[in-house]
Amino acid sequence: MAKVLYEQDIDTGVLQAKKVAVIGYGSQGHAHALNLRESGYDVIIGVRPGKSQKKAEDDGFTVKSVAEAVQETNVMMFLLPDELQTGVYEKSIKPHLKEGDSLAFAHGFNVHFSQIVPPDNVNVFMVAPKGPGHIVRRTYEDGGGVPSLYAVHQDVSGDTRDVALGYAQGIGSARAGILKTSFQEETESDLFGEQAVLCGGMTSLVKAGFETLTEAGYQPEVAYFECLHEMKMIVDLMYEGGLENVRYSISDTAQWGDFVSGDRVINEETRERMKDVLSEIQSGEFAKGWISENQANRPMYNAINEKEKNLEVEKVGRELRDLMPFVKQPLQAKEQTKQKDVKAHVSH
Ligand SMILES: NC(=O)C1=CN([C@@H]2O[C@H](COP(=O)(O)OP(=O)(O)OC[C@H]3O[C@@H](n4cnc5c(N)ncnc54)[C@H](OP(=O)(O)O)[C@@H]3O)[C@@H](O)[C@H]2O)C=CC1
Ligand SMILES: CC[C@](O)(C(C)=O)C(=O)O
Ligand SMILES: [Mg+2]
Ligand SMILES: [Mg+2]
Repeated sequence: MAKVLYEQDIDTGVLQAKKVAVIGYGSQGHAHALNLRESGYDVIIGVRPGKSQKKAEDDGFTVKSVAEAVQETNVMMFLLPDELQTGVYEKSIKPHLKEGDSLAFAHGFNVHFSQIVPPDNVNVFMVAPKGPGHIVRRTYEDGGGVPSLYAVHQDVSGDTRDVALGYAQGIGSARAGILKTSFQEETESDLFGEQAVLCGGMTSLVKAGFETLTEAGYQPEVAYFECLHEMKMIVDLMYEGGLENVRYSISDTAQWGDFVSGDRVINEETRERMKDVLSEIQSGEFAKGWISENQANRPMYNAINEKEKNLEVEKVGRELRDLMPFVKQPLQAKEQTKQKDVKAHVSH
């Protein structure tokens, strides 16, 4: 088994002696910054003027421009959307990097696909949490953590592994497990996981199941509860105790159905398509397509995004969730409520 690192394996003093800039205050940015600060590290935020700047200030951070944050710190974690990182790096980071600084990433895309080539005189590492930013924060607040992968790409100072491990500890990952990887392995496995299983695979499975039932005349509400709402409960069981735990809790009828039907739906052909997806990631074809989609201002991304919002599974889901107040509010709605609360507070 690979060596998984926990609290006792980490010398937190190395990062504690340095100053960290979290660049970006979005999904991962806010979680890293808040968790690091509560773990005892010295953190400032680098962002452009606007929404994130306000949010980071409200959370009590010293907030600077990206360029100033790079000038004032030794460790910079780059948490902007992957497709925007190159432009911001060239304009606001590269000119201000000092010899021996550490430039860090939470995903290897831009380094692995050579969109960002840091100078030889800086350290380059990655701490990639295996979970969404809001869950990195929520889990930490609940006393747990999300596992992370770490990798060292350049080590000019000799202490980059310790800096990376301190960082991973600071965001809470030493509570869950920290595993060594390379930029290549993280980039390819992360892109594959999100496309084939966690995001693309799962949303397509839900849509296909929902539409199979509704096209056969079943009520959309029944199809929603069956194929989307209950998915969380089954995934929670899997998270807590693997496939075995799901099978412990479900009926024997369901388990027999799982055995005789699961592999007919996700079959050899599906596995061949998964291999195609992986090959396109490995060859750089996916990265090339994503970069040119952004250069063209995202025509396909925007069109598909609009179409997906209007799917019947989404419409019926919105109505049903409104009737289940105990189901947590979507994160976006929560943030809007928070902004309204802040405004109301300010106007009084
Ligand atoms: N999302 C996730 O859970 C995960 C992400 N990662 C990786 O983490 C990194 C960050 O991703 P994520 O957290 O999703 O990013 P977000 O999309 O949440 O980042 C938004 C942040 O970037 C800022 N920003 C956007 N555009 C610009 C710009 N042109 N100039 C300056 N700042 C800008 C936003 O500021 P403003 O408010 O002003 O727009 C905001 O602070 C990526 O490398 C990603 O692959 C890794 C694991 C999981
Ligand atoms: C699964 C999507 C992810 O890789 C993540 C949350 O880990 C991402 O890029 O957002
Ligand atoms: Mg991921
Ligand atoms: Mg990802």
